[in-house]
Amino acid sequence: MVQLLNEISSPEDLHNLSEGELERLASEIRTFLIEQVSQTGGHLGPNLGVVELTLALHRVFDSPKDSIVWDTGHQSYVHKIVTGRRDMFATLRTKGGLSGYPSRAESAHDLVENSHASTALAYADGLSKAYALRGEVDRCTVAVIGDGALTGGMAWEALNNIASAGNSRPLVIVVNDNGRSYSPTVGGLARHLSALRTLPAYERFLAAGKEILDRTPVVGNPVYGALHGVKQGLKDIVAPQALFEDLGIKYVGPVDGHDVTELENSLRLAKGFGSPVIVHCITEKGRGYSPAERDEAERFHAVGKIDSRTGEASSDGSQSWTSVFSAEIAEIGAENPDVTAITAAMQGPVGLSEFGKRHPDRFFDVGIAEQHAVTSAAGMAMAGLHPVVAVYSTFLNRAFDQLLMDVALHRCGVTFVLDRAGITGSDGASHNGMWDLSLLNMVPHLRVAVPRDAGTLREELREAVDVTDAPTALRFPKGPVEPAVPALERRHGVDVLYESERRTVLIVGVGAMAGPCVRVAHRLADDGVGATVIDPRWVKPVPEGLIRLARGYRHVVTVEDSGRMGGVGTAVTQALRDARVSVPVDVIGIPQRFLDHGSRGELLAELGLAEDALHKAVYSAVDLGPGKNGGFRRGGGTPSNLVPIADNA
Ligand SMILES: Cc1ncc(C[n+]2csc(CCOP(=O)(O)OP(=O)(O)O)c2C)c(N)n1
Ligand SMILES: CC(=O)[C@@H](O)[C@H](O)COP(=O)(O)O
Ligand SMILES: [Mg+2]
Repeated sequence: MVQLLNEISSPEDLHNLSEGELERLASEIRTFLIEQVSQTGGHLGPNLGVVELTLALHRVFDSPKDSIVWDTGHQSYVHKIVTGRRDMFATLRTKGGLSGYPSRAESAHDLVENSHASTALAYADGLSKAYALRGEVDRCTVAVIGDGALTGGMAWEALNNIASAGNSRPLVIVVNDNGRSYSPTVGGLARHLSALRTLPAYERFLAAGKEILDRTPVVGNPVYGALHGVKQGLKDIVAPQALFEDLGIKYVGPVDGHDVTELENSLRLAKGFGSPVIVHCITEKGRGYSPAERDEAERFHAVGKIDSRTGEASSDGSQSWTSVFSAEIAEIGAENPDVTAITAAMQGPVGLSEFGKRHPDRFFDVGIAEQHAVTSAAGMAMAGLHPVVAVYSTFLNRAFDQLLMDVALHRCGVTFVLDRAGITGSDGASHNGMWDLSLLNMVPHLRVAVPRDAGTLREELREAVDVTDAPTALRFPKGPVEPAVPALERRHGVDVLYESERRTVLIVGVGAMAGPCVRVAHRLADDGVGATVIDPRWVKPVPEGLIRLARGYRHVVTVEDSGRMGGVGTAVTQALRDARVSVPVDVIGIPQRFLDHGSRGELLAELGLAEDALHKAVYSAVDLGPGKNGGFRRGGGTPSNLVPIADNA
């Protein structure tokens, strides 16, 4: 039988399909997703859950005239398939290939590239207000937001405004409720939504609603009135429409999120209102793929390469930074009853599963609510506890003011553990944890450590948890932990990792960059350039030991997997200047720009942070002009083809 999927290259191709053909197409899309994403890795579970919903959306609304905003954007693969990008999926999340999130460069159907959750309703509020102000009353705005993203504060700020800003604008909020973020969604709202899903009355309501809708193909107010009547019965039990309707936003649902006909009827009804309305869809994350359906932990929310038949992940057995943190914080929790652990809906990914299992009463999942997480931690610290807030580096951006004014201003003993710091790569620009050190350097009283390997991660985490009169932070990258980098000695509080007799250049290797810097120093030694490599361990405040050491060198080069502007290099430059140590400093780090997706290794190489490039960069940075202090002339050429001059440094 001809694959319907091969006939779909734009939403228009969906319009003439029958109900049976739509069901067949949905099945083909699921097969396609499983085959493709098992090869590339990606958000398999979320996308398996929105197949019918996406088909219905593109049959009811006229994208891109109508705007469809995907909250977080990780569930937009089906949207990409039906908007002409099916044939690009072999390149999903690879450098130069298909992005794993909406991409304005890829399609006019894509609006929001930011992968940070809970933003869609605010975008939709702005879009719909603009269309109304410009008299474009036939342009509908649709926001698709998950139950997890709906736990984010921004979503409620937007709902508050959507409800109050006048209703003459077509705005459809589709709640994609699969009951999960990674793990089951938490909080009062989640209880509301899940209670409705499991109520016997809900089943009767669904049956009644479906029967009414089926008999009345053209939906409109009379049908809504009937639906509303049925729902009133639910209102007294517990139902989110009370929550939303009391806000002044109409509510349609709950709708079976895997029944295209029912979805279309509900969406057409909602579109017909011409004012803000919520369509509450009940979906299943991982639907149609038994390994995902059986995955009680995360329903295959984000997978690497897997065996498409079994769902088994291929693993090289390497230890990750996250797993080192996970084991150590669980131990610390056993030793220190004041230590609590907080996650924003990412218990597994940030390494708090073990802690949560061993210390359930001191583990808190606050939902996708980083701002709340941070200020709640401040409250815990004020009451004598020591909270550890574990979050991806990029998501702390969202809670900067809470860090600055709720934690640091009060010198609260809160420890922040920032995973996925630096270049993460495959998840695109908004997932790189490249702004953290620039932001953290601005925060008074905050102390920051950047471990270089498993041993220093354990050590610095314990040092951080021992600080009770100021906030502390640690940050480390995604993926396998760097091989152990032993210190020759700890001198004035910093670790000397490599030392040449000739004191030409002091290389400050920050965190995961320390190991590569040692390898570069060996290559520099082979070329006759004297280098010493240190790991400052704590980079904020800039350690006195670093300043003392720098006095003895002709040049300082700082190397960090974080922003050049405002990162460690900037702080070291400033600290040396303040200490009147007049030595030139070159800062090697990530330029302040939004990076296209690619692997961490590819992007580090592209940015000059891989070993070969570092070797060249130190050369071109270190001024070894002829007659001054030996070595190689500045810049130009590669080390091997420069004419060496006796290095008398
Ligand atoms: C501000 C922020 N915090 C955390 C994340 C990590 N994250 C990505 S998807 C996700 C779960 C989203 O759940 P939901 O909105 O219900 O979508 P679903 O995956 O269930 O379709 C989380 C926590 C994020 N993208 N943004
Ligand atoms: C969409 C989102 O924010 C997360 O699902 C993220 O993609 C996971 O990243 P990791 O794969 O690095 O855990
Ligand atoms: Mg969800």
